[in-house]
Amino acid sequence: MSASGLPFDDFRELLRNLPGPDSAAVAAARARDAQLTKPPGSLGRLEEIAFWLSAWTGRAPAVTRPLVAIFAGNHGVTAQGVTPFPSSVTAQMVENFAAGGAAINQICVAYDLGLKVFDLALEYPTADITQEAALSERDCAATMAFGMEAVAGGTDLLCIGEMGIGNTTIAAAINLALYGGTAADWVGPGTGAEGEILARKIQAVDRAVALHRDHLSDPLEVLRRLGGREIAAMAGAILAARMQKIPVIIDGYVATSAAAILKAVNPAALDHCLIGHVSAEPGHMKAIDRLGKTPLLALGMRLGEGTGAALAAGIVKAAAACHGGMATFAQAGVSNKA
Ligand SMILES: Cc1cc2ncn([C@H]3O[C@H](COP(=O)(O)O)[C@@H](O)[C@H]3O)c2cc1C
Ligand SMILES: O=C(O)c1cccnc1
Repeated sequence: MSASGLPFDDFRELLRNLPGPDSAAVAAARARDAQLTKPPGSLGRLEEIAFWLSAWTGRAPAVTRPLVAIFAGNHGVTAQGVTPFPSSVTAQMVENFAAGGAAINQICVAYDLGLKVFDLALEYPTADITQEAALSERDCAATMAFGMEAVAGGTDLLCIGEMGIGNTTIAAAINLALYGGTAADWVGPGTGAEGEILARKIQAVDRAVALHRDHLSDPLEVLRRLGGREIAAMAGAILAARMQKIPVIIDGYVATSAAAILKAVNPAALDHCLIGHVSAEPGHMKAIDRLGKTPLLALGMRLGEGTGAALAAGIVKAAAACHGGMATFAQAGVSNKA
């Protein structure tokens, strides 16, 4: 913690001084791309992805240790009846991840991705955001720091995912606080809320943002008042990846809300991130637009767990493989004259 005082100060400082892209590495990748046995530009966005890898790793495009990190947390706002599933499902799904039985496990096997699951004090849900702040500043900062540590084990492509019953309500509240509009603009079904549950969800988001409205001009206050442990940890992990030259793929509606906090502090904070997938959650495309991003995939999924990011990691791996593995015109004896 900084000598000067409040726990958030270190994060404010980090976010003010983010490293930029490596332009020499990008120039080298562009030069190689121009030599590869294909018409210029014919790999479309795959070429841009290869350059993006170079920009944020400072090296030739390569993905050798991709990792999906799932952060799990529980939410006091579930007391408002905002989700069809009980909070106990969060811990049960963490067990399921460990046993290899979840959707994300199968995608990781299919695409050869590492998987780590971090559960964040599941037995201590955050406070109900319709009644008080989700977290204290100290707790929120400690959880961000935990998220930063989580990626220290080494990876060269980090996929950010989450598990936390109630957290689509949290994501909607964060988006309403950051971007305005009405609660109905940002609330969607999540795991399947409809009818009375959906109505309570909209009401809960409205009440939470109204309760905290005098404190929401500071994005880190949005995070601690309206967020959750897995949201804070995802924000920390995305930030740590930037410092450690690790490109990031962000998952669905919930992971995007954690990323949005960082972007609200520093507009360049997500330059090392791709959005893997646009969720079927209705607010997700609007939220992605606010970040100025274009998602790689649109598969109609609305799951979380890092599934959309993990599927996009397959594309990023392929982009790096093309860049690194293709022959040049000279090597293959292919004529590059029209
Ligand atoms: C069995 C099951 C597996 C999941 N895997 C991800 N989620 C997803 O759904 C939850 C958010 O939706 P809501 O806000 O409606 O509760 C999060 O845990 C998210 O990761 C799941 C949800 C369930 C029920
Ligand atoms: O898009 C997501 O992140 C999402 C959607 C529904 C449920 N959980 C997560």
